[in-house]
Amino acid sequence: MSVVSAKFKICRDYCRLLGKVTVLLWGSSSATLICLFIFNLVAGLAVPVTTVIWKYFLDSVVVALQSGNISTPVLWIVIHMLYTQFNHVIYNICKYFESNQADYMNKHITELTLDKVAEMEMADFDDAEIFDHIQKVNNESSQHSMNILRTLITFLQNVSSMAGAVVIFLNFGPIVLVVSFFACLPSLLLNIKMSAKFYAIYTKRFERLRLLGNLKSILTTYENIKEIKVNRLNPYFKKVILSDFDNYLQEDKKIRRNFSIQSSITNLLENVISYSFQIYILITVISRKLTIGDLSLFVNTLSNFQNSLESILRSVSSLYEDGLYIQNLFSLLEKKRPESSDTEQYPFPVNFETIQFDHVYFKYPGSDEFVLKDVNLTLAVRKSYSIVGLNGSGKTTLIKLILGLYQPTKGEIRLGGIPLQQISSENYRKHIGAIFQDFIKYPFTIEKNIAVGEIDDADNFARVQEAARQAGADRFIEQLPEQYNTRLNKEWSNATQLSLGEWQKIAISRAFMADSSILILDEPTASLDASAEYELFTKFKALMAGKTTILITHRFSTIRLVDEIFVLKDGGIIESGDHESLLRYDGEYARLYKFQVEMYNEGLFVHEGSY
Ligand SMILES: Nc1ncnc2c1ncn2[C@@H]1O[C@H](COP(=O)(O)OP(=O)(O)OP(=O)(O)O)[C@@H](O)[C@H]1O
Repeated sequence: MSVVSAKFKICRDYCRLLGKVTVLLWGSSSATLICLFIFNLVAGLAVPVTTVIWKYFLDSVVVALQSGNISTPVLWIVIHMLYTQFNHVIYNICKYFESNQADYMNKHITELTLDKVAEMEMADFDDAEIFDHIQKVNNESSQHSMNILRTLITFLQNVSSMAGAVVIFLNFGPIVLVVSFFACLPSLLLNIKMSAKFYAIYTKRFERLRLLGNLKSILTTYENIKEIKVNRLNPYFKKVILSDFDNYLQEDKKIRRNFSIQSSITNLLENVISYSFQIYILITVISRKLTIGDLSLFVNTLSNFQNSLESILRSVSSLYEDGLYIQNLFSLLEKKRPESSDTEQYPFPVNFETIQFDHVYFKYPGSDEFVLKDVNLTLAVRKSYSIVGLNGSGKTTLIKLILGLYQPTKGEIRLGGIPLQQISSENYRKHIGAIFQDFIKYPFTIEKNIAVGEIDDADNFARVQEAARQAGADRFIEQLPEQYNTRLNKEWSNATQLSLGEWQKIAISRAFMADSSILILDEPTASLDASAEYELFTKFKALMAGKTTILITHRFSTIRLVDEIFVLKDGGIIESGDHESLLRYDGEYARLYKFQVEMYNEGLFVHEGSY
């Protein structure tokens, strides 16, 4: 690409970006934006108008010096005062609209980003770059869009101010202004070059900085502190976190030093041109026998013109810089969803009889290995199932496929005969509930932490209480001073920290809260003690009644509850049947079971039958 076409492309991208920013501002609040535009144009006229008032004041003073009559100079002072007052009012109005527009914009960006993240599929999050992208948007968008707003405001005021200067100079000789304009260009190009350089560095360092940020937050997360202290990890983390700082500092210092030197040279050029013009104005005023007011008017206007011009050019370069950062926001917002197939979308088949896996293969995006291989299974409605297998055998992956979080790479999953991808995902998820091993501990009250199980009925407190009772969580909740109103998670003020087992009961309450026809329980009792597990053991029967349930657990005591067990090994189903028949079959299941019973008998496991 030639240099000219490269520059043309930069200009075109820049104009497109400005267009997008304008759409963003307009979408935030069009009425506020219009007011902001009008009042800032008026505010920008303050400088040239004041310069003109000052000229007439000076000329009237010269006349008054001869006549002794000060009424005209006093009148100009009064006019100046009134105009200053008018400008104060305009300034306050501008500030009022500016702050409002900033708030509207912040809300608008947050809304757009949250919508976009909600729209993204689980597979999108398998790409590490997406985390950088979202983090960049979170870190930068509000601040840089606010900068863009302020820069645009300054830009508007200066354009208005410059227009005033051009009008004043029309009689004198606009060539002065044209030359001043070109004298400022080297500075502009230098600033743009610097912005691009720092943005490139920012991008290069971003993943590392994100990692360091993550390490810092590990150090300050309540649940991690015990492990960090016991393993004496603070000095190690400090060393890792600070290791890159020195390198970054040296690199930045070098760039800033070069920039300072180059800036001084361009400033010198501007200064020489500016003072040459002042001498030129002085000579012209004397030769044309103009007034002292005219001299003040032209010298001040030239200076104002240059200031406005510099400010406009600075605006252009900072718009460029902020634009580079904010383009992350636009590229996130413009991320297209894969074309949805034209096939008809069905509602959830409420009267379905089976869930069928038909020769299902699956590998994760970006991975070459199949995690599930030729899985064939049929789950019948209102029956309970367990998936058993060693770590990494593919149990959770299989669950993710049933939940519709990923599509099979090959083969098909059908619900009541309809391929899963043809069932509206919004509708599907209303009928399917899941409790994960790593469930979310929301920093809300206990009531809301349970209510998230059925967000469409979140205000139904009686339902929350009933769900807690069914999960056996009611007893410890009612002993807390604020009961269901207790705020959870010690990282927040006035909050209570629950034990892992208590948290797990909250998570199980969510399953009772939801009234889904398919229920998935991924390690639901991992953190419960033996008596709590036994208690839940009986409750699971009630929880599973009337639902198609899939249970993943390493505890045979719970596995025995289900109607049918599938044994998964290296991504394939190798055995299926109920507990007794699988023991009789004497295969992988029986091996795992006997191994764990032996360990239990030797006192190596606290829980009977957990592999
Ligand atoms: N997002 C992912 N991207 C790539 N590979 C993944 C991803 N998630 C899981 N895997 C891989 O898929 C395989 C199966 O993982 P999965 O979590 O399904 O096993 P699991 O049987 O549930 O294990 P566990 O009992 O330890 O929970 C593992 O080898 C794992 O490394």
